[in-house]
Amino acid sequence: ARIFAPRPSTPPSAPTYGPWYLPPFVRGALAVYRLGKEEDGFLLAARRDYGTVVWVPWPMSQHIVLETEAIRRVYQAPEKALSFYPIRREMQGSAFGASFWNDKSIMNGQVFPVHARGMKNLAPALERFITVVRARIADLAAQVDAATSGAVTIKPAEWIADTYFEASLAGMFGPNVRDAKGVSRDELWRAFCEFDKAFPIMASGMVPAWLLDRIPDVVTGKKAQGVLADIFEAWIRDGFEGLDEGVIRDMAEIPLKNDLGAHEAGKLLIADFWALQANAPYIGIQLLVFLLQAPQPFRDELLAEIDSSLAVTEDSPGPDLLTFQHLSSTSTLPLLSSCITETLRLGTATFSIRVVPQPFVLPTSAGEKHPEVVIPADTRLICATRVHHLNDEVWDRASEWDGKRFFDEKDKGEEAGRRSRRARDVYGFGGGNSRCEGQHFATAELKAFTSLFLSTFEVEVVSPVGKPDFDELYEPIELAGVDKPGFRPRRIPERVGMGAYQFTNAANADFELTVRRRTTTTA
Ligand code: HEM
Repeated sequence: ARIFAPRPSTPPSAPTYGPWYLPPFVRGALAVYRLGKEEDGFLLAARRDYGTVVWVPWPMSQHIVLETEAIRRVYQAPEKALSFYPIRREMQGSAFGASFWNDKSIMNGQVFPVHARGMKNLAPALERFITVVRARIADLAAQVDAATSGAVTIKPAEWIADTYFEASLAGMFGPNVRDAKGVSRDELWRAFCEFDKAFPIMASGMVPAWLLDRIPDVVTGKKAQGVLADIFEAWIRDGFEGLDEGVIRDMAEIPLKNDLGAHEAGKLLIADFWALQANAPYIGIQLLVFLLQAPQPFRDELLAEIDSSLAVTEDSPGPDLLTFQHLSSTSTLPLLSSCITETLRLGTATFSIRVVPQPFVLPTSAGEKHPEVVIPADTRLICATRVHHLNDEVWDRASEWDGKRFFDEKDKGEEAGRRSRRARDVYGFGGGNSRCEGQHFATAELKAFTSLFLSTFEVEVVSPVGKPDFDELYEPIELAGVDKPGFRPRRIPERVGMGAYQFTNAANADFELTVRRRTTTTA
């Protein structure tokens, strides 16, 4: 029997997406169509139908990893077992246009290590960020004071996004980056938006070069890429006016030292500029969307935490706690930290991509056909973190926003650190060797802005409930401790796996907050 028994033919491989009777490319195209149409629906159905991992044929040609334990294994794998560097280099060429993207000695040898080192010390950058935020808040406060009703209405997509944009630009690039080319704030913002819109298609690697140049959004995005490169080039030639030190200067120096010229240096900076702006403002807005609909006692507790952290009373000013070191730690402002992590859990969808150099074994979940599955060499895989974030077996009431999910409450008789430790299982910043290098700066930005904004103003959502186009503009959300359904502006469907959700233009145009001076203190 042993001699004639069929040998296990190939190692157990991942199932292929789609009905078996369709040719592979149709199955691949079907997956891409469904993913672009409704990301959550596609991913949850794929997990239900295929389990741990599914192979999606061309045009995607990727394995999608869908189960928590398998995602964890991918994130634990070292660079030589599952590589991210080739993808990071590729994106530098396909999305940001650097001509030296495939030069390993520059990219792996200089760009990556210099960047990683530089991102660890962003204290002066955060100081500049806070200066701009304070000025913008003072400006808004003056408008509030001048209003006869004592309140003004703002659109978060304009005022808050703009504040993050301006403040973080000044933070990382210094205050004068636009001056060398005489570019207005609106021109730079437009170039960012046009580039950002084309980014998912350019970076996906799914569309061949000849076709890319026929896609209108890409054509516009590439023009914007040129505009950005010119702005940064002019600023570099001008001697980095306004920026004495920091990771941005260190990055630009690399192409200069390698005789590649200021234009290539300008292109390299687009990567940092884009990463700086593409997520944090949108998480900042979503955080407020959730916070402002959370139960009142919860909001009072949060304000008390913010007040004591800022030491707002005039007679006890306290030490300055608005520093990078203080704010980037997840253990300071623990309730606000928990809210940020919870917003990352429900407000992001990330695809962490890896190249598989050698066959890679992933454990499957109980009940699947094989105990493990082998991802063959020379393929690619992506971790779909969104499915993990929505997994009810991992999170209690996974679809509910619970601001205290990662907050240790001493008097609740729970094991110390049980909740805050779980923050590590949230992959809003990606994971493993591709984890966001800006996560500490982003955390500090979010804490600084939210603390300063909420300690100055009483803020309320102008309720859109009952408007005729409500269902078109908003999607329902659930919040812990709130009986009625909440809402958030509807997200753009095409930004699949790109990190923070961004909202549709129509929703952005509708969504408003009322801002008035704070009259009471909860401290
Ligand atoms: C809340 C805000 C942010 C979110 C949600 C976020 C999310 C992400 C995600 C999901 C990735 C890819 C991870 C992966 O592939 O596994 C990433 C990469 C990156 N992020 Fe962030 N990010 C944020 C803010 C920032 C900021 C403010 C900066 C810059 C100061 C930044 C710099 C970067 C860089 C440089 C990378 C690329 C790292 C690499 O290629 O290895 N991010 N981010």
